[in-house]
Amino acid sequence: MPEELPPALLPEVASWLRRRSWTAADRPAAALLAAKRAAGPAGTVSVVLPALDEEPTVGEIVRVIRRELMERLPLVDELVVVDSGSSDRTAELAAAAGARVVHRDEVLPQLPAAPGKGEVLWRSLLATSGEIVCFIDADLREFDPAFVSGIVGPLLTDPAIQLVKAMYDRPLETDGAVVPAGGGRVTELVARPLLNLHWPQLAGFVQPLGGEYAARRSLLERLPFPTGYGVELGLLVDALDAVGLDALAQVDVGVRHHRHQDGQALGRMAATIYRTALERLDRTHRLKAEDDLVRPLLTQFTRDPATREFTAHTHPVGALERPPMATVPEYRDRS
Ligand SMILES: O=c1ccn([C@@H]2O[C@H](COP(=O)(O)OP(=O)(O)O[C@H]3O[C@H](CO)[C@@H](O)[C@H](O)[C@H]3O)[C@@H](O)[C@H]2O)c(=O)[nH]1
Ligand SMILES: O=C(O)[C@H](O)COP(=O)(O)O
Repeated sequence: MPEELPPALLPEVASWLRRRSWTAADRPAAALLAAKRAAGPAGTVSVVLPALDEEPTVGEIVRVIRRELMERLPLVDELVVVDSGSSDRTAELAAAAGARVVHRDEVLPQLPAAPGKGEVLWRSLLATSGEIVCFIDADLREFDPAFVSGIVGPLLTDPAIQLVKAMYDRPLETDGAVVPAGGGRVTELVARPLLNLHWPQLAGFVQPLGGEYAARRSLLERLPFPTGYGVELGLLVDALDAVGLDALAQVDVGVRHHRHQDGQALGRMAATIYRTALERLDRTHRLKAEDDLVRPLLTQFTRDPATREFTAHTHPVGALERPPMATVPEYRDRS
């Protein structure tokens, strides 16, 4: 009998991981600047921060991007905070730190805004003009400018790349307690399983739900945007269909610290993401759940402490079922 092989990544995903995963340090600042200048209009960069009540963090993120990526190294042409209906001083502090602040209702005012993050990302396309659009969450702490320069880098240096997601360690930091790789709970419990089973070509993304990604306007403008938290899963799946795996990439930018939502809020996020996936499965006729449409393997990632690289671990996803016990002869025959 042939020896049973351990479950493995799809060969095209293994190849993609080797060719389309980088670290921010792979592209030095001077090379990025030279590539931007050579690219002309195609190298213009808009950074967009969607923000709903992010008073504690938005100002510092804006200040760091302005100082490091607009003044010291002029990679970013436009920095816009799109206010998603904040009731705190988000808009005031973002403007004081040097961002252009746009309220979601000012963009396309004839269309009443839907609540949610995806809505403001969608509207941001109308409020910005860069050919490369870079989304950054406004609740990040200890913000590192490599979150922007790292993911914009491949778009500046390689015309074949269309969308780049950041990858990072995700500690879970609540009430002073830190669980080193405990963050990304919806990612691990909902999004990664859905993507692995139904869109196995996307199994190589370390942070498929991450809010830090950059893409060409020419791609974003032809994709639908789910208005809520389904936007990341929706864009990733639709970008795969639109441009293929090789036009997608990911860049390691270190560690991400952010404000964590509570379990019930994450439950609502998970439900939205699940619906977004169902909608796409239905639309592409993949809901029949025929065996060949579901790949029963799950790839998870850990950071290797020695090499500092993300390592993929692939596990079988079991779904063996036993029949009702009443149909088992030994059960029926027992006295
Ligand atoms: O109605 C909203 C909700 C959120 N945000 C902003 O969107 C960003 C991310 O929101 P957050 O609540 O911090 O999301 P997380 O709980 O961190 O969720 C993760 O997973 C989500 C689902 O994929 C992604 O949208 C997030 O970017 C990603 O960080 C922040 O700047 C928010 O202020 C809005 O602008 N409007
Ligand atoms: O991206 C996710 O999975 C959710 O936003 C939850 O993230 P957290 O567990 O780091 O809070």
